[in-house]
Amino acid sequence: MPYQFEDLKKSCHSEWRAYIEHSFVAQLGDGSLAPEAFQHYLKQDYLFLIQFARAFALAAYKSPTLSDLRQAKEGLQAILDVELDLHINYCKEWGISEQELANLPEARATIAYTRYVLDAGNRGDLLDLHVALSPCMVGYGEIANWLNSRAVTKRGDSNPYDAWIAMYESDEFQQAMHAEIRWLDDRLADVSPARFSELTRIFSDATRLEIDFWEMGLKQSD
Ligand SMILES: Cc1ncc(C[n+]2csc(CCO)c2C)c(N)n1
Repeated sequence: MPYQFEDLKKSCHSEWRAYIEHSFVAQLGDGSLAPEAFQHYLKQDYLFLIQFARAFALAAYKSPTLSDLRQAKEGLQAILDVELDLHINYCKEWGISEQELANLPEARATIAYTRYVLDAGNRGDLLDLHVALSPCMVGYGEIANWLNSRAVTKRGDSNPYDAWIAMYESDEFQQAMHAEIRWLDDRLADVSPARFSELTRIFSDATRLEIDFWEMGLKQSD
């Protein structure tokens, strides 16, 4: 049986569920999350996005084919030209100025996660890097779908976090998520059991670091 992305999730099922169904996420869904926790998360996510732009630049460097190179360039461009601006505007709506974003210290959880991804890509190949990126690329789409499947999730004006959910349930985001899963499924089909086992380590590490990122938001830790 060829390996698939789904097998990476199965290899660390409880960590994956702990990430997708984290109390930060559940509280965001029912609207009970403390605004200070969300603001802390938004600020750190700005720093996270900058490091993720570097990870896409690394993906370009690690690309063996022109098509991979173009895909990495699209990812880098999307973050630099679209997502960072959206994030800056969204932060403004939450009372966080661009000036404040520019002067933020990185929380330890942000450093740990982003530098882990960059290191996994640096020491490995493009597949290692994509596997390290996949909890981010796939997880947030799954989170939006999980929230929408729950009766306690509030949508619309009664939930101050509605726009966040809307972003990750959008067709555009869901399509990008499926494109990433397809890319991984194609590559994973050819790997040996020993190689798959190496990749499960990277996937479960990145998933645990996503859990720590939610914890950092909830506890507003630095
Ligand atoms: C901690 C954290 N994890 C994942 C995402 C989601 N995300 C960040 S960059 C990117 C892909 C680039 O388009 C996606 C899906 C986030 N914002 N923050």
